[in-house]
Amino acid sequence: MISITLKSEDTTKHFTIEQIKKHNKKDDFWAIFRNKVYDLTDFWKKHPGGDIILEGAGKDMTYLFDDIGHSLDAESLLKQYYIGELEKSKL
Ligand code: HEM
Repeated sequence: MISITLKSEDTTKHFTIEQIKKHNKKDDFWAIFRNKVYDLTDFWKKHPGGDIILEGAGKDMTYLFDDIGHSLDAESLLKQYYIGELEKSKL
């Protein structure tokens, strides 16, 4: 059975790296993970690994995250903080 969903508009937000870079503070903390953007302002204090997570503020934290060897549980925690997609560079 094939089901087709028609959407009148795509409401997904897209952010450029320049926009994301500005959210690099404890009380305004965004980060990129695998081309998706997350607002971790309400999460970082609960991070089991401590303040080190702040190193990812305003950046692509994919490498930092993978380097630690986080669990799949850690990755699925991210879903609730999703805010949009990284705008692909036009270069
Ligand atoms: C810059 C990015 C990050 C760094 C450098 C980092 C670092 C670490 C470190 C060093 C630990 C190990 C703590 C220990 O074993 O005592 C840890 C554990 C953990 N972190 Fe992160 N973290 C980052 C981002 C995140 C994010 C975005 C999430 C989820 C939203 C997350 C969730 C967890 C969880 C759940 C653990 C417990 C162990 C596990 O389930 O893998 N971390 N982190």
